[in-house]
Amino acid sequence: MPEHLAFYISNTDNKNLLIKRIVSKNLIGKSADLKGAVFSKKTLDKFIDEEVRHGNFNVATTTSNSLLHSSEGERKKALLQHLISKNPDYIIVDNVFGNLDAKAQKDIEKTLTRLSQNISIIQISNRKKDILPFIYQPFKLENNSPVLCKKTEVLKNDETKNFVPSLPKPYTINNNKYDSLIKFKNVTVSYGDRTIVNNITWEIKPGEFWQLTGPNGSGKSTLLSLVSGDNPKAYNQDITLFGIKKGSGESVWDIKRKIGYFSSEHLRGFERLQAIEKMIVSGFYDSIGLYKIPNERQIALAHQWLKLLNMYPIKDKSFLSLSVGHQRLVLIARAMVKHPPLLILDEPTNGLDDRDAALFCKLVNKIALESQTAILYVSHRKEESLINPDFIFDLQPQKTGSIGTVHKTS
Ligand SMILES: Nc1ncnc2c1ncn2[C@@H]1O[C@H](COP(=O)(O)OP(=O)(O)OP(=O)(O)O)[C@@H](O)[C@H]1O
Repeated sequence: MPEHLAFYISNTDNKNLLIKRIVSKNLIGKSADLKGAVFSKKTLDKFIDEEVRHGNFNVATTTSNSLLHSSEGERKKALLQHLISKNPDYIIVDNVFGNLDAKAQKDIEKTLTRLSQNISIIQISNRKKDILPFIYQPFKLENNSPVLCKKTEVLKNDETKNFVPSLPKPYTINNNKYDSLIKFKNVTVSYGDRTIVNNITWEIKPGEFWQLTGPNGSGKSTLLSLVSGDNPKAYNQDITLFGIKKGSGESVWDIKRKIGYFSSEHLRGFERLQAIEKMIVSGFYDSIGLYKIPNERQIALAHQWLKLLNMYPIKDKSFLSLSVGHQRLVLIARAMVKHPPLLILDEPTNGLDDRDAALFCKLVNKIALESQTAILYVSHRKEESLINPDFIFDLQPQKTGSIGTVHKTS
């Protein structure tokens, strides 16, 4: 019977080094002849890069779309099947359940359980709940070396001092009083002859907290792209954003300015060596770097945000020196300095460890309770630390495209 291992890691552990050491066999002592496969975001990005640069479509998806044009969940399912088809002797699976809906998680768990009869599974996870049931004794890392981790041990959020002050006030009092931020009336989107979402009617009003749910490929990102201004399919539809009918001459930038957008998938633009304070101040200008001289009030507000995050003493440190979890808190503060009418959070805790996910949710709760900003939260993961949203918009796929249903939660 093959041996299986799990590493329960935190966001401050060096995951790339861990994977390198496993692959080079000097951590778990596998024979050099064994053939391994790595299921990770990095591997997925490499295959997408191959498609885009060289036209090599090596990974088949269930929809026959390229990986580039597939949803996050579709990509992960396709990658796992592809790696398994190469008959590896062992497989390293990193964050295997992130971005997957409940059914896909169950399916992948079943696939890996079946596979575990014949090949070694080495799991890397930063969420304790995700550890595969057939792996009884996970390891954690201490100084980059594996030590046994108690089954009950969960990274606890001990940063009780965080988020004690009230939320900083907006820079300007927003005189634009919208009756409604987003209004979709009978919106239908198709790619080729495939209808993705069908007859969607949905309204988000100021200050509301919404969660958008639905299985992989049901059209959540498609709906978000209609809102954030990037999808040409938004034209010729009955969509009203911030009181202005789509297609009536509004500029995409006008729309974008009113939205704070955070996605765990789109951090690449922020890989500049920028001080934490400057990152937050740049939120006043809708630019990634800081190219303008901020005024005193903007700096004072940025300092209030830094104090709220407990990062004032390290404000001059590079943003890149922060852990992934703390980087996300800074990006939320950056998106929130202007108190935009709408904050979109797309799978925001994906890739965070238990402690950082709890911290992140605590900040989202504070924004939901103390600001007039409406929140649209998209996630497959049920976070225990997150307060209940006011409403859920649930997309359920049908043959003729997904339909949406509104649920009021309280
Ligand atoms: N440009 C495109 N061309 C063709 N099909 C597309 C394109 N973009 C998305 N799709 C398809 O539309 C469907 C909906 O995708 P979308 O990304 O909106 O789903 P999702 O609900 O966000 O999924 P996930 O939870 O997996 O991220 C998917 O089946 C996807 O393959």
